[in-house]
Amino acid sequence: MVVAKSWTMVRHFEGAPKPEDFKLIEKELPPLKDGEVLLESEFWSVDPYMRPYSKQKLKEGDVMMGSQVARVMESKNPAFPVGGYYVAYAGWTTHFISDGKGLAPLPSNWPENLPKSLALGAAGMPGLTAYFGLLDLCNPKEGDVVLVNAAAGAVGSIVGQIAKIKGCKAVGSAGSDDKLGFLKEIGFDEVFNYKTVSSLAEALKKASPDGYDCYFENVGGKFADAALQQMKDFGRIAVCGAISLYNDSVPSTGPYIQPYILFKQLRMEGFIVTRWQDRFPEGQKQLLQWIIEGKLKYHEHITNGFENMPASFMGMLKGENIGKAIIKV
Ligand SMILES: NC(=O)C1=CN([C@@H]2O[C@H](COP(=O)(O)OP(=O)(O)OC[C@H]3O[C@@H](n4cnc5c(N)ncnc54)[C@H](OP(=O)(O)O)[C@@H]3O)[C@@H](O)[C@H]2O)C=CC1
Ligand SMILES: CCCCCCC/C=C/C=O
Repeated sequence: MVVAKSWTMVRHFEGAPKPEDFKLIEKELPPLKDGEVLLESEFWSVDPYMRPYSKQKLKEGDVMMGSQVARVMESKNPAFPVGGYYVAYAGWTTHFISDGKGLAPLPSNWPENLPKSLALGAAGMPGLTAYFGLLDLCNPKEGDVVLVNAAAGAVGSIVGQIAKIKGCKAVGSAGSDDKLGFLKEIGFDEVFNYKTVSSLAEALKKASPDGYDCYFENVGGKFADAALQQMKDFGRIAVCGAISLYNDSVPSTGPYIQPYILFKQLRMEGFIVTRWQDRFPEGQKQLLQWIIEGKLKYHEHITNGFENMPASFMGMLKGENIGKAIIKV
């Protein structure tokens, strides 16, 4: 008999998520039927999308949404042998039963020396977000200047490094001086702390006096207002996220952006990474290859213990993580 522990969302978040919004429950899992497998989660991911998507997709009392790397403990499905590792979207739960649908195996050439948690980070959804969002929507050319915010996070840190691999100049902003140190270590050319600069406009100008060809947008709000004004003509903007706005109960308003888009002839496109689902194997292969070759560095912000999952989620939204926020069993 296996008892699954799960974190539920007690009530929809108002503003920043709070400890009392989460509740730990336990449930005995039934015996397996033919075609089913029992999995045990070893690593979980906390991601910003959980904040806006919880509103759209969850009811109060539901198990929090999310992905994990899980190992098959028991199998009544020959396609999923005991001991196999899979990425699943089973939510914040320690154990679960699956009929195999939606279980994604780690690539067969996964190197022994790489943590399996990378399948939730640099070689998983966030890495693929950086890869396809930057290459397909920003279309960076050698010599271009690429700007990314939340640059020390799971997506941003990969965006800057891919920009460098493609021969661009990478400019990143982040919210602490430790994060700036990390960005320099992984090869960013220019970095600044958006919380301590006296003017975003001046910081952006200093980092690239001639402006920006590509802008990978993770943050939105005031940062975007400043960055749009410094795009070069025919600049490309990939709108990946808007984390500075996710906790707003009333939509914020800012300067109207149409004149910048018009007179600079910018192209701005929002995206959800799943649009490239069919190309995930190609992207994952390339990301893994760059990691193995040492061209793509990764950093994980590991929180130990499933019981600390809400704290890790709230901490990530406040900027406590460098690199990918991961929870380890
Ligand atoms: N479109 C898509 O398919 C996907 C979109 N995303 C989006 O990409 C972005 C980055 O995600 P991910 O890399 O996983 O997360 P991160 O690892 O970057 O963690 C979130 C970071 O956001 C920063 N942040 C939080 N609040 C603010 C704020 N008010 N202003 C500026 N920065 C803030 C913090 O860094 P700091 O210390 O620098 O403030 C924090 O560390 C998010 O907007 C997310 O929604 C992610 C995956 C897929
Ligand atoms: C249930 C998996 C969702 C993965 C796609 C995440 C899209 C993120 C959007 C903004 O953060």
